[in-house]
Amino acid sequence: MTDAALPTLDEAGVLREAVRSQGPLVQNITNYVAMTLSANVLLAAGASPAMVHAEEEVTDFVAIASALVVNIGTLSPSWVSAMVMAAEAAGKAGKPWVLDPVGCGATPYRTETARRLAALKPTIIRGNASEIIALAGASGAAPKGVDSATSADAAVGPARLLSRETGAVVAITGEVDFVVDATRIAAIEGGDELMPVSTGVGCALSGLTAAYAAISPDPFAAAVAALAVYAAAGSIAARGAGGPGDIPARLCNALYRLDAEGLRSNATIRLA
Ligand SMILES: Nc1ncnc2c1ncn2[C@@H]1O[C@H](COP(=O)(O)OP(=O)(O)OP(=O)(O)O)[C@@H](O)[C@H]1O
Ligand SMILES: Cc1ncsc1CCO
Ligand SMILES: [Mg+2]
Repeated sequence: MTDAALPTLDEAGVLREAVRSQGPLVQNITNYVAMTLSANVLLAAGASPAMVHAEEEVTDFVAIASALVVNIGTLSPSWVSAMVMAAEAAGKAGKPWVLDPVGCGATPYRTETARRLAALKPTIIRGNASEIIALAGASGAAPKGVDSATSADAAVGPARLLSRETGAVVAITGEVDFVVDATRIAAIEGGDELMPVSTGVGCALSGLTAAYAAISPDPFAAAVAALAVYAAAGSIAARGAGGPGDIPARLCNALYRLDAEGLRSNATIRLA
């Protein structure tokens, strides 16, 4: 396979502009920790976020949203019920939705909930390496709570199995990110080691990925573009940061200001 099978950084830049010009409405069922950063990341990228998780309204909201993200970070029974309702509604309406299986593998409740949601055929699954390995049912390092205990390349084989089983594009993040479907594996480089030291940065990326899926009919291209844009913005954000506490604000600033040149010089997309 050649690099031609992969979207380029310039194509990612076209999708970034499309998110800005179309401003998709993204419904977020996400955790208490990451809500504000997720909303700010979506706004900085040009999308409109709404945090909507009551069982009484999730289905109605799916009808007006362009995409949905389901993140199990702070799950409890009424939330899980709302997640299932929203995922089913998105499936029926043919709207793209992203599953973030936070902490899958850490407890049976998380693993069972993530598997139940994965069976509802998300368009894209985005998680760290330990979460993807556990969701695929492969053996490997269980997460340390919600943090990964292994590197992303260890999850590429399990991600491929998961993609075949669910039909989803699977994105694994870490020092190097990977996006996997039935036939392709893209590696995305960029970002910074300060990013995993700031909570919710991955969760917010799952929301951003839903915005890209809203404006692109190709979920593989959408996931690669979202991760590449985030890798570039993360790398720019870390430059001059005093430490992890500066990352959320600087990441939003970098996403807001990112142009084609900034994208080209701060991220790479290659075949893996
Ligand atoms: N060592 C690293 N170097 C560069 N970028 C990194 C590194 N670790 C993570 N990232 C980037 O940080 C972002 C979040 O990825 P990460 O794997 O930490 O998500 P996560 O574990 O789901 O985070 P959270 O659950 O706290 O939201 C991704 O864009 C990823 O590329
Ligand atoms: C720290 C934390 N705990 C549950 S969700 C969350 C946000 C990062 O995944
Ligand atoms: Mg996470």
